[in-house]
This record gives sequence, structure tokens and C-alpha cells, in this order.
Amino acid sequence: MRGLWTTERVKAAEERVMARVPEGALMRRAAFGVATVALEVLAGRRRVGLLVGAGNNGGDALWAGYFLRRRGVAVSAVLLNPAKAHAAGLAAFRRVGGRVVERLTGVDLVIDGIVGLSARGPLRPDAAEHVAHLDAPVLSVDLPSGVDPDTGAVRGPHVRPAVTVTFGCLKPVHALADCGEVRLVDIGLTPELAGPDLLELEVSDVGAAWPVPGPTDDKYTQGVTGIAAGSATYPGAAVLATGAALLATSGMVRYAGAAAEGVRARWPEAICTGTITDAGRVQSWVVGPGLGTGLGAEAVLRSVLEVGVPVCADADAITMLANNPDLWDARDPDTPLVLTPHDREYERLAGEVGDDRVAAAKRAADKFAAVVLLKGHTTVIASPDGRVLVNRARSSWAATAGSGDVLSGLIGALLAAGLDPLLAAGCAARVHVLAAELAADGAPIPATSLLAAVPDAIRAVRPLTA
Ligand SMILES: NC(=O)C1=CN([C@@H]2O[C@H](COP(=O)(O)OP(=O)(O)OC[C@H]3O[C@@H](n4cnc5c(N)ncnc54)[C@H](O)[C@@H]3O)[C@@H](O)[C@H]2O)[C@@H](O)CC1
Ligand SMILES: [K+]
Repeated sequence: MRGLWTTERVKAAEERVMARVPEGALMRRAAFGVATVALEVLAGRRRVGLLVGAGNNGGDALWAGYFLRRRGVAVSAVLLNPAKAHAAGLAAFRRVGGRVVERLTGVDLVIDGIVGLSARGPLRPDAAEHVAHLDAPVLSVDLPSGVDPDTGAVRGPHVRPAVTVTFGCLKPVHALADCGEVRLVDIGLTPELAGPDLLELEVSDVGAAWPVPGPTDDKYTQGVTGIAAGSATYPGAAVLATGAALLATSGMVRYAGAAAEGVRARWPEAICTGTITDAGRVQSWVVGPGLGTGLGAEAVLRSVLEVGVPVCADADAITMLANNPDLWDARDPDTPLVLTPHDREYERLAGEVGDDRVAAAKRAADKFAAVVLLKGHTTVIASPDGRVLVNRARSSWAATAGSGDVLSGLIGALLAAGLDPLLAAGCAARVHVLAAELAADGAPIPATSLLAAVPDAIRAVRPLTA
């Protein structure tokens, strides 16, 4: 797992490191890392431009310019606030023949040292003007200027880098916004950092957690997933969610609802019944996709919540919980619940999402004592125990009708297999976007194709030796 730390924590850790190293040492180490990556990106080309702001982020850029000059690179710099440019960095830059210019022209790479960890809000007009006219790839120092370091929110003009070089540890922006390729330079911060604020699952974590049958397993020991989804009007949601649960693990899947006939026709291996009471024992329920929000659907949701097994509540189940808070009474608060809202469903449940998606997910997790998976290009998953996972997709091919039904089926199967609910949601989200990428391969896909790629996605995350 990769950790990400908020700016407040990073700054406190930096202060502790700075107290025991010579003045300027940390900045030079950071800047040397920037220069090293810049040389790699330049791949033999030799003209670099710096955009230098008023803070230490600009200082990093000037020192990087100094190191690049010493390697024979032609470096010019625009000082956005000449009076406040980092004095030692500027002096060093000038000493080795760095040029201060009014505008960057004819460069092969731009280093964005406009603002870093201390800035909030979009680029100011003068910086935005320079950025708008760039025609070379950009390397951002620490983070793309104009993007919020803690929330990744973009509220106006900002930098879109090809690569971001950050220092000491990853910050939330690196998982929540587009930073291009992210490179981490060690500046000795690790010993000063306690547990991270956010976590990102790596492929190996997902592979290690994914349930695999052992020699003593049978169809029951791997978990039976119940699917309470679909309706006469929307049988498709039931077919997709049931299929996802079937493909996720080797456990059994029971379907209960009005779409039994359609589900049976597509998935003969699923045990299909008309009602929850006839469904038999399960180790988890998925409830909501295509279920409708009428009185019958409410009764289904209430029965599922009363069973006392982990539940993944999606789509119409979320709307019903939002519209009729009495339904919460059916739930035993100790039984794991995973809610999977998109922004509009979140709004119905817990008010506006706002710019800070991590805070929003945490708020709802707290309020409902549930794992909340807030869907988006970056999926944020918050647990009521305070842990937060983020999962950034590399593409948006999963944003298609029916895709959410597949996700809830995957989560349900992992819950039935006994995974920790946060991990179940995180692993499912990761395999889901990977399946979308594999299926799409550069062209739009329907959810059935995403579903069909789930086995390939699982193969791709599983360790080769297992
Ligand atoms: N503190 C440390 O130990 C280290 C800091 N480093 C660098 O220092 C950076 C943080 O430096 P600072 O705290 O000086 O802050 P920044 O470099 O983020 O800049 C803050 C300055 O930008 C101005 N500003 C704020 N919002 C703005 C906006 N939207 N548009 C334009 N200007 C804006 C403010 O007036 C302030 O002067 C890090 O991101 C990193 O690049 C590195 O050198 C590593 C070590
Ligand atoms: K920057």
C-alpha cells in the first residue's frame, strides 16, 4: 500500500528534519532530484525554462536550474514576483549563467515552480497567462500549480504536467488529481512521518487479498453472495450484478427478485428465487441496482438489512435510505454496510459533496457507520474507523451505464468471502477499473464487455506464483 500525507502533516515533518540539517540542504536535495528527472525527460535536448513563483517552490525550481546549468543545459527563468523570488536560489542560478527573461520561448521543457504546498486556489492571472502559452511539456515541482494540494480540486487555470517530482512522501493531490507521471525524491522525511492520512492499494495488495480457493474449500466455504437487484422493468442490473459476483470468486451466488427468469437464462449456475425469504443462507447481500424505490423494494431492503450479514447497498437502495430514514432502523449497526453512491446519490444521502471528496466520504462514513465508496474518476473509500483508500483510474471507460451494477456485484462477492469491508470495496474498485481498461483498449465499451473482462483483470492483479 502506498501512503499519502496531508500538507499539514508534511510541513510539520519537514520542520523537524530542517531543525537538524544545515540551512538550505533540504531544498538543494529536492532540487537535485528535480534536475535529475528533468535530464531524463530532456533525453539529450538542452533548453529548459523555469516558471518561478514567490515561495520555496520557486526556490526549488531555481536550484534545479542551477544544477541543470552545471550540466551544460541552457536555462532561462521567468520570475513571477521578482522582489520575492528565493534569494539564495536566484543568486546561485545567476552565478552559473542562468538567464532571467520576460517570457519563455523555444524551450524543450518547462519546470513549474509557480506554487507548491502552501498555495490554494487557481493560478493568478499573470501565471495563468504564461502557462496558457506554453508549447513544451511541463515538469511540476511538488505538484501542479493551481491544483489544491489536499483535495486535488481544480477551480480555474492550472498546470497540466507530463511529470510531477515530489519530495519526501506523496500528498493527496498525487492520487486525487492529474499530475502526469509522479516521481518521488527521498529527502529524509520518512522517519518523521507517522501513519498516512490516505492509502492507495497497489496491484500486489489487491492480488494478495483476492480470495482463491484452497484444497479444502467447497462452494459454501468461499462465501455465498445474495443479489437482491433488478425488477421486471430493469432486469439488466440483476444480470450484471449476479454475473460480477459469479466471476469474482468461486463461491455460490443466490439471486432473489423479479428478474429471476432473465438471470437464470444468462447465468444457469446462479440459484434463482423470487423472494429473499426463499433465497436460503448467504454471507452477504448486494441490494439496490435496478430494484426500484416503491413499497415492494423498500420491503426487500428492510429484509436484507435485518439478516445480519454484510450488505453492499447501491443505487435505488441508497435513494430509499435517503428518502426514508426509518429504513436505517432495520440495520444492526455492527453489521458491515458498504454504500456506493455517485455524487447525486451522495447528495440525497448526506448533502453536497463539495470540493473535498475525501472529507465528504469521511463525513458520510461517520454519519452512517458504514464504508462509503464515493464513485468518480478517483474513487474515494472511507471507513468509519478513519481509514481512507483512494483509487485513481487511468481512463474513464468505466463511466458507462450498468458499470455500477458490476461494481456492486464484485463488492458483494468479496464481502461474502470475508474480506474487511474497506478492503473489499478497494479491491473491487481496482479490479473494476482495470477490467474497463482491458475491455476498452482504446474504444468505448458497454458494461457487458467490462463484466466479461473481470477474469482477465483478476489474473492481472494476482501474483504469478500464487
Ligand atoms: N519546507 C521544506 O522543508 C521544503 C519545501 N520545499 C518546497 O517548498 C514548497 C512550499 O513552499 P512555500 O511554503 O514557500 O509555499 P509555495 O511555494 O507553495 O508558495 C507560497 C507563495 O505563493 C503565493 N501564492 C499563494 N497562492 C497562490 C496562487 N494561487 N497563485 C500564485 N501565488 C500564490 C503566496 O503569496 C506565497 O508567497 C513545497 O511545495 C516544495 O516545493 C522543498 O524545497 C523541500 C523542502
Ligand atoms: K508547482
